[in-house]
Amino acid sequence: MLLLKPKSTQLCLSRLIFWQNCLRNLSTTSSHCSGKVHDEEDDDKDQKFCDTKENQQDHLYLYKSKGQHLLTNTRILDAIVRRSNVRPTDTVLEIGPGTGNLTVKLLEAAKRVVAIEIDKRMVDILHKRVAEKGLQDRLHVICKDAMKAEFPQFDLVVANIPYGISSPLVAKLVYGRNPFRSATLLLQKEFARRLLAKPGDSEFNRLAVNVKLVADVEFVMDVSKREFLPCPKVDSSVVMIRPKAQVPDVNLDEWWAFTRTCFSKKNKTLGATFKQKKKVMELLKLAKTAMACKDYESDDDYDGDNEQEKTDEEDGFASAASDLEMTLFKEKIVGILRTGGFEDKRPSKLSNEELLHLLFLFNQAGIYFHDHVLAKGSDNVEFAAAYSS
Ligand SMILES: C[S@@+](CC[C@H](N)C(=O)[O-])C[C@H]1O[C@@H](n2cnc3c(N)ncnc32)[C@H](O)[C@@H]1O
Repeated sequence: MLLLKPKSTQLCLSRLIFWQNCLRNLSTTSSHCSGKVHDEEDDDKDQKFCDTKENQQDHLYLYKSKGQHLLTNTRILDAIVRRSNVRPTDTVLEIGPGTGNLTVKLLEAAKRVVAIEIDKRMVDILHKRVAEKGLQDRLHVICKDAMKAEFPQFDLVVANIPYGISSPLVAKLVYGRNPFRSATLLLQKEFARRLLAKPGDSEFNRLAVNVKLVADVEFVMDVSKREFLPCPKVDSSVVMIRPKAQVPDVNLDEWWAFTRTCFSKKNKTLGATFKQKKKVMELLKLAKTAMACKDYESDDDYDGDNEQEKTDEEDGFASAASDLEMTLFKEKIVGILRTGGFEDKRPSKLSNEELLHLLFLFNQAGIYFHDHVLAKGSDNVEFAAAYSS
């Protein structure tokens, strides 16, 4: 395990540099870094150890489960800030500031930094370190899980994020309510490659498709795992995500549910995916629900109290769908795929324009992917759902 002494932040920082140099030296003689960090399964045991007064004062443990790999190379930190194009009038949102290596540099460039950090120990170190530099008036720290925190207004995001929350965090940013200029994120290299992938690339998946709908992603630079303390198992890359000025006019719940279906087996043809009995049954049920919803909406006597009665009725109706009904509905689906030239295509090779066109063809024919009854009840989107596979 890695022990850092945060008695003074200066000492803490010099230790960080010392440790990194040690690790660098070690890594020249062996191909692996030797800095250790707590494994998730060790957390209980380690937490107890941490809880003793002496250890709380003397040591800072870095938890693998919280993605606590600190970026210590000043050249790289400077490059990240420079490439983020921070303006002196900007409010920057930083997720996971840790001990503040990036935060201090952001504070020097921006008007204000709002940092969201889950670990109270890190927050304490961060406050001390920023106060020592006299920059505390421009820093606001929210000690909370970034996935549960409400994001304030911000112009930019610049962050070395915990890799465990990469997917939901990117979704929360690009599908969130806050408009922003760009998000410069340090991500696990494989994850970054997926975000950057294009149709036909082996890494191209639903995540890339969903992000591309609303944002452009640009590669900034690779960062070796040796630049972190402690050294993680994987290399990293910095990418810049820029929300698009013009987003296609599509129902997002419908789009996410559609891409979930298409990419459920990303290397299968769409014909094979959509012909599965379970899928046909599910879509038939949704089509009936959508149809019934429209009928109810156009009915002057519509009464919300009938909602439960209606769904129960439809559930029974869909589950009792006859073989003939299923066959006809399957033919309808296949007909749409054929007409659009999609039956033999694989989703991982289609552009967003092609996918949007296919969704349009389905919807036009009364085939929907998202439950219209559920959609009525839910106030907002489930961000993480946009990325769950
Ligand atoms: C990869 S470290 C980056 C630290 C610092 N920015 C740096 O570059 O040295 C990730 C940081 O995110 C924090 N963190 C982990 N999970 C979090 C979450 N769900 N919400 C907010 N912060 C989180 C960790 O405690 C850690 O300080």
